[in-house]
Amino acid sequence: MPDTKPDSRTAGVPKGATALLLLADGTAIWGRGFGAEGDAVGELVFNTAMTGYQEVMTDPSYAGQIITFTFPHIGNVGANDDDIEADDAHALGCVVREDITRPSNFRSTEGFDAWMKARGRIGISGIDTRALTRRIREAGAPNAVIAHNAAGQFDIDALLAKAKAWPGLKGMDLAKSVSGPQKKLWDGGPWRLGFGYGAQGEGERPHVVAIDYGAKRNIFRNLVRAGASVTVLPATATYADIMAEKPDGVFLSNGPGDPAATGEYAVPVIKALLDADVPIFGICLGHQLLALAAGAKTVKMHQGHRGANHPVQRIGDQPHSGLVEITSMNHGFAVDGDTLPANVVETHRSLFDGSNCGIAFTDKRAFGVQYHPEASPGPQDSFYLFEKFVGGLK
Ligand SMILES: NC(=O)CC[C@H](N)C(=O)O
Repeated sequence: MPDTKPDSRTAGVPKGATALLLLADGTAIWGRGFGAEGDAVGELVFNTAMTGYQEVMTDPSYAGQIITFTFPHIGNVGANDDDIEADDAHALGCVVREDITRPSNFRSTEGFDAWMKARGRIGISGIDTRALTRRIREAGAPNAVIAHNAAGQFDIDALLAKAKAWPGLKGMDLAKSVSGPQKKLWDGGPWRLGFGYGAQGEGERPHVVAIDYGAKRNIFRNLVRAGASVTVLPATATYADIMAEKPDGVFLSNGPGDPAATGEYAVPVIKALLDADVPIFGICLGHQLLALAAGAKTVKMHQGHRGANHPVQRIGDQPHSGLVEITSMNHGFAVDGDTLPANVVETHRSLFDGSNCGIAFTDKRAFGVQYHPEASPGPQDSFYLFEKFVGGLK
């Protein structure tokens, strides 16, 4: 008797499909694979930035996430060794509308397909990213598996089990896993066309100790541009480790995962720094950790904010209050502004949904913003925050 049982690995796979995006509720979205083959499980989010896909893929804050780019032409300017925010890619994969075309850009040294493959990241193209984004906006960011197999073979049951079993980002500490393992003296300022990355800067400079919870490099470059020298310490650095560096100020970086989980080891250290009246500046995860150290709470957002044109308003009693900054954002958790203690004020608010975007202590030299003033990708309206921090040291 011939075996009439269909091959379970190809059954139900549409002709020509070499990649699958499988949501934890069982929704299967088929497309064409690029980058690495294999599968990965994480939270499916969307990013609305029109440029900077390489910076987005290498932003360590995207660990544990699969990114749907709403901009349809991803990969069209290729890849290079300069436009990266960390040595490796950290997003698990990406979902795009159009197939990857041959790069058209004088700065490109490699195609995006090959770049993704070399970093073990999975891509799926040919997806109706508008419909997918609407779905995420309405139902929230789902857990999902992204899978790529050039032969079109997928064990859908096993992949679905994987998507369902993934616990989700809530309660997950990822900062430790992406943080650099040891102390590093940071070297280099922002990039300029024709010059590349700037020099460290000379002379007596305020010394910023930056805690790396999964930092984007452009933050350190902007601290240098604002006049600081920067020493980077790992996420698990103790109060004693930090003070041994004799900081003039401490910077708390962005990073992946749930701030409440990372706060278990980070918050006691930040509390001690606040008690010692060390000046502090926090960005994104760093902002959330600073708020937790103040006694406030963080919440998981419905679908999060990720893009390069998010309007944020300066509020309260401060210079240029009422002014709107166009900002770069990447966060899925937020500080609950209603839980701030009496000595901490809200300084910035999202004009999209009113969520908290900045805090400042009234009795200490400590402040933080939820968005990314270093941009990369994105607008540079908010560079003044680096000047405010570094200019206030010493
Ligand atoms: N960019 C970040 O630092 C993100 C912070 C945190 N992981 C969040 O999703 O809200």
